[in-house]
Amino acid sequence: MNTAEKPQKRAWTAPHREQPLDAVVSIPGSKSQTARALVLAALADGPSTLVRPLNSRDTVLMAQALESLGVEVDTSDPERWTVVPGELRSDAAVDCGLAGTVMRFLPPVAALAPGRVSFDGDEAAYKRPVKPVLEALKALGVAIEDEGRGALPFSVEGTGSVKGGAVSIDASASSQFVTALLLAAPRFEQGLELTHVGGEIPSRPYLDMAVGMLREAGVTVDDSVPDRWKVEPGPVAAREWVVEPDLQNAAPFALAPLVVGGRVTVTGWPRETTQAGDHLREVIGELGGRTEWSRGGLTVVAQPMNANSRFDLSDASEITPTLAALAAVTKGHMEIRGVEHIRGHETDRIDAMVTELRKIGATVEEHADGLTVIPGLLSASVFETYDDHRIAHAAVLAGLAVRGIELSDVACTSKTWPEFPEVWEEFANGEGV
Ligand SMILES: O=C(O)C1=C[C@@H](OP(=O)(O)O)[C@@H](O)[C@H](O)C1
Ligand SMILES: C=C(OP(=O)(O)O)C(=O)O
Repeated sequence: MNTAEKPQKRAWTAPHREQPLDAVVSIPGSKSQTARALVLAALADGPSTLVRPLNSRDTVLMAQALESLGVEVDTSDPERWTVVPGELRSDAAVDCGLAGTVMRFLPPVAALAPGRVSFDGDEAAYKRPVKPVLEALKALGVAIEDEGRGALPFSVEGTGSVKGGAVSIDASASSQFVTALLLAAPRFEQGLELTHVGGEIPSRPYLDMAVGMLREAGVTVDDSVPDRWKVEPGPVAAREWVVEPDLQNAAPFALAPLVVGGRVTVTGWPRETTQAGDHLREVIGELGGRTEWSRGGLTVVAQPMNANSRFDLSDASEITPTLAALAAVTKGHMEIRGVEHIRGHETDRIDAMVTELRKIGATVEEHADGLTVIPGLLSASVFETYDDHRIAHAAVLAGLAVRGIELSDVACTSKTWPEFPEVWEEFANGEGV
C-alpha cells in the first residue's frame, strides 16, 4: 500500500520533447470510484472486493480511516482489495490529508458510529468547505463540534444510528456534499430525502456515479426530480467493484499529442462511463484533435488545431489547469468558464494558473468563474504547484513544449498517482509506455 503521509516536497524539471509521440499508456484506477466503492463496501452486508483500485494517498487515507472506524481493509494485493465491514467504532481519528472525498464522504459514516470520531488533515485542507455536510448532519440530529468553522478540524459525535428524513443543502461549492450524504443514506433509519437549494451544482457526472453505484449495490434511489434525491433505507449489498482507469489522470497524456504531434492511446478507456473525465473526448474534438477506439483503448491523434475555443467545464472542472496549460503552449485564445468552485479545490486553481501561466509568458485574463489564455513568447520558469496534483499535471504539459520548466514540487502528484513523475518521464522521453 502506498503511504498516506504528506509527501516531502521534491523539485523536478519537466521533460521536454520535440518529436511527435507514438505511445500507449495505462492509467491507474479511478479515485472517485475507489473512494465510493470503499465507503459502500464498509457499509455493506458482507465482504466486498475492489478490483484494480487506485493505490494513492487519497484512497489509502480513505482505507485507513475506515480501518480506524472498525472496518477491515486488506490492501496487500494491489490488484484486489478486500473489505470486511464490522461494528463501527468510535474514538477514531480520521486523517483527511487534502482529500475532499475523505473529509466529505466520511462524516455521515462516522455519524453511524457510537461515539466521537475526530477529523483533521493537511493545513491546506482547512480552507476546503465541508459546512453543508456538517449542517445537514446537524439538521438530522447528529452532534458536530466544529466551533462554527464548517471546515477541518471537527468531530462527529455519533450515537450509533441516524434517524434520517428530509434535509436541504446548498451544494453549489461541491457535488461531493451531495454524494457524501447519499452514500451513507441507506443506513439511516428513514433513509434520506435530500434537496439542493442554491446555485448550479458543479461536477454533476459525479452524482450520476454515486447514484449508479448505490443502485449497483441494490439501494433504491429516486433522482427523477431535478436537485432532489430520495434514498430508501435498506441493506447495501456486498459485491465485487471493478474500478475503471482514472480519466482525469489521463488528461496530460491524452492532450500531449496536441502539443507535440503524433498519437497516444490510453488503454482500457471505458466506452460508457459516469466519469467526468470522459468529457476530454469532446474537448479534444472541439480543439481539432481526433479520437478513435484503437490499440485497446482511446487513441488521440494530433491534427491541425482550431484557432479559438471556449469551454464550459462546470461538469469536468478538474481538467481546467491542464487545458489552460495546453492553451498557453499552442495557438489561439481559449476561454474556460463555469468553474468558480475550483477556487475551493486543493488550491485556488484559477488564481494559481493565472499566476503560473503569466510567469511563462502567456497573456491570461482572470474571470470570477474561469480564465482566458492567449499564448505569448514563452520561457521557462519555476512553476509553483501549490500542493496540487492538477497544477503539476498542467506544469508537465507546458514543460513538453517549453524546455526547462521546473516544478517547485512534483511529489504532490502522489495524491492520486504516486508513480506519476516516473511514468510521465518515460512517456515524454521514450518511444512508448
Ligand atoms: O465525488 C468525487 O469523487 C469528486 C467530485 C468532484 O468534486 P467537486 O464537485 O468539488 O468539483 C471532483 O472535482 C473531485 O475530484 C472528485
Ligand atoms: C478536486 C480534486 O480532488 P478532491 O477529491 O480532493 O476534491 C481533484 O482530484 O482534482
